[in-house]
Formats: sequence, structure tokens, C-alpha cells
Amino acid sequence: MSRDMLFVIPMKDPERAKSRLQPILSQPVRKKLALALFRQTIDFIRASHGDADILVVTGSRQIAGLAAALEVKVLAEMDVTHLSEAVEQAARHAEDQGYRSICVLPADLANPQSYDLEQLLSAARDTPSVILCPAHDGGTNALVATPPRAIPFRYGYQSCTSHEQEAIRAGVSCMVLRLESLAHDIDVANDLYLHLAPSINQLLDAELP
Ligand SMILES: Nc1nc2c(ncn2[C@@H]2O[C@H](COP(=O)(O)OP(=O)(O)OP(=O)(O)O)[C@@H](O)[C@H]2O)c(=O)[nH]1
Ligand SMILES: O=C(O)[C@H](O)COP(=O)(O)O
Repeated sequence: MSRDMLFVIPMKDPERAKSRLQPILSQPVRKKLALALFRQTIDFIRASHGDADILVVTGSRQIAGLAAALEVKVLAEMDVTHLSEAVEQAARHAEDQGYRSICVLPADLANPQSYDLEQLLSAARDTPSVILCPAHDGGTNALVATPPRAIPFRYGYQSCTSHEQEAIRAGVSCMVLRLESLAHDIDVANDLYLHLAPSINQLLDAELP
């Protein structure tokens, strides 16, 4: 069956998540924050696209259980040592399932807005092509790939530039789309102060299923 778009959310074990916030948050609070942001990401996609196909790729049994409770599909990652490998496994899965494109979103966006996702998803998708939404720090906060494995994934330092270079190398058309609410994720203390300070208690107090 031919399907259009699979949203891919990579999520690491929440016990080890948000390690760069170690100077200001205890491990239990970092875990709680990672889970709350994960839940926020699913809710955000669903609020924007009620019928979205969402796949969580993870090595965590807890995340797999939470995703299942939220009625989201889960791919158990195999022998993954880096985010790029987890996304590659999800992209293979999307290809096998007949999806035309994937939209990879990290599970730690600060305050994503539907109008920005709309703009991203309404951009023309040639085959083959990639659309990249840079993070404020040079990372890649949204990546739409058509077909799902149009380029090798190069998450890490300044990955937006690395993904652009991979697109050039592969002869794949590449658009960089700067969208304000998709530019900010929660990595370091300053991100918390700038983007989550007013709402952090509400976020951390929200019930998980
Ligand atoms: N499935 C999977 N997801 C990952 C992996 N590494 C990172 N992620 C996810 O990729 C997104 C961005 O990750 P990072 O900012 O590097 O990780 P983080 O736990 O949020 O924060 P740090 O520990 O400070 O790096 C988050 O949704 C992570 O959960 C991995 O090895 N496997
Ligand atoms: O390439 C990236 O964007 C990073 O590997 C993941 O994002 P972050 O570390 O900026 O959260």
C-alpha cells in the first residue's frame, strides 16, 4: 500500500536523557522532563494532524509501553549506538511499509506550533528531496526525507550543514526552512530558562498514561 507521510520520533532511554541538564536538574527530574517533552511531542503532532501516522523508535521498554498506551506505533531499535542509526532503522521501516516520506522530529522541542508544522508539511516534496528545519544551535530539528532514505542521516554537531552536504553528495534537492517554533529544543540550562521557565511546573505535573 502506498502511504504518504510517517512521523518518526526517536526517543532514547529516559533514564539517560537530558544529560546536559545535569548541572541544574537531578536525574529523576531530568527523566520526568524527558517524558513530559516526549508526551508533548505526540500531543503536538496529533493536535496538528489528528490522523497522523506516528512511529516512535526507541531502545527503551518504558518508552515502548508509553507509546503503546498513547496508541502510537513503536519500532524497537537494534544495536544502536547513535541517534542517526535509530533514525536509519525507522527510515528502512518506513520504506518497507510503503511510505513516500518521513518527517523526523526530536522529542525535546520546546514549544512547537501547528502553523510551523503546517508550513513544513505544505512545502513541495520532490522525489528525491530533503527539507531541513535547523535548530538554533546548528542541529536539525525537523527533517522531511522523500523517499525515507533519500540521504544518510548525520545527526550530531552542526548536523543541518552535514545533512545539506549529504544531499549535495547524493544529488538530492534540499530546502532549508527556518521555522521559529521548530528552532528551539531543550538541551542546556539556558534553553530551559529561555523557553520553558513559565510552564515548567505545569509540564512536569502533567499526568502520563
Ligand atoms: N531512539 C533513539 N533516540 C535517541 C538516541 N539518542 C538521542 N535520541 C533522541 O534524539 C532526540 C535528540 O537527542 P539529544 O538531545 O541528543 O538527547 P537528550 O537525551 O534529549 O539530551 P542529552 O542527553 O543532553 O544529549 C531526543 O528525542 C532523544 O531522545 C538514540 O540512541 N536512540
Ligand atoms: O543533530 C542534532 O540535531 C542532534 O544530534 C540532536 O539534537 P540536539 O543534540 O541539538 O538535541
